[in-house]
Amino acid sequence: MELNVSDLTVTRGGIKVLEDVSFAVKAGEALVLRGPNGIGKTTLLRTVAGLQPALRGEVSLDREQMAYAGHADGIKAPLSVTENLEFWAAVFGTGSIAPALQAFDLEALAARPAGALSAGQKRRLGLARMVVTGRPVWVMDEPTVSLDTSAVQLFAEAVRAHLAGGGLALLATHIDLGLAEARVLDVGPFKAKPPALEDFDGAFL
Ligand SMILES: Nc1ncnc2c1ncn2[C@@H]1O[C@H](COP(=O)(O)OP(=O)(O)OP(=O)(O)O)[C@@H](O)[C@H]1O
Repeated sequence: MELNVSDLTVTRGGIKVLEDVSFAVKAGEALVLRGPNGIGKTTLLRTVAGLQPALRGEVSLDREQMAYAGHADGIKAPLSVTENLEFWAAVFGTGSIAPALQAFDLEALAARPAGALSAGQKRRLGLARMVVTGRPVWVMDEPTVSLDTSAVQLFAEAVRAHLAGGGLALLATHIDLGLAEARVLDVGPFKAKPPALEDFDGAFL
């Protein structure tokens, strides 16, 4: 399995933000997208995951193989931690939630309503959802927001286990995950050029 992104041009609010982005991620690999605030990492990830259309270009894999974790945790506040994960296990047709609970150290919180978790605990639950999906391609936008140092390590271990199981991961993050094996792609050079002015003088009128 390989995720191939070819000449992808992505837009936000109808304006091109990144142009002709190409990269490949093989099974067992993680690619970290880097770039300053507002450059278009979220837009690129959403487009790769099929949540918005591309202006141009190709994404090789079927979106059914992908699981996306965005800025929102995607959890249901009145349901317990266990019930949240069981819900997602039912949606994705997967089995036991025990590995996900264990991976993100959620066992002691299993019966707690998700609405009564701290921000970092909610984020751990949101990330545990990725394990439950059973999908091979993880697309993740700033996954470590709100996580403390030990939770970042848990996350890095979960990604490593995912890669070891033949999965792959595409992530945007500003922090060092301690994943030495991850490749880094600076998306800065793909920043879309402003459209050329057809009537230069007119621009001053
Ligand atoms: N709803 C919107 N409508 C129009 N433009 C938007 C909208 N949301 C964001 N943008 C703009 O789109 C561009 C790309 O934003 P995007 O969120 O993809 O960047 P990012 O690299 O993920 O940033 P960050 O590191 O801050 O998360 C930015 O310049 C942003 O101002």
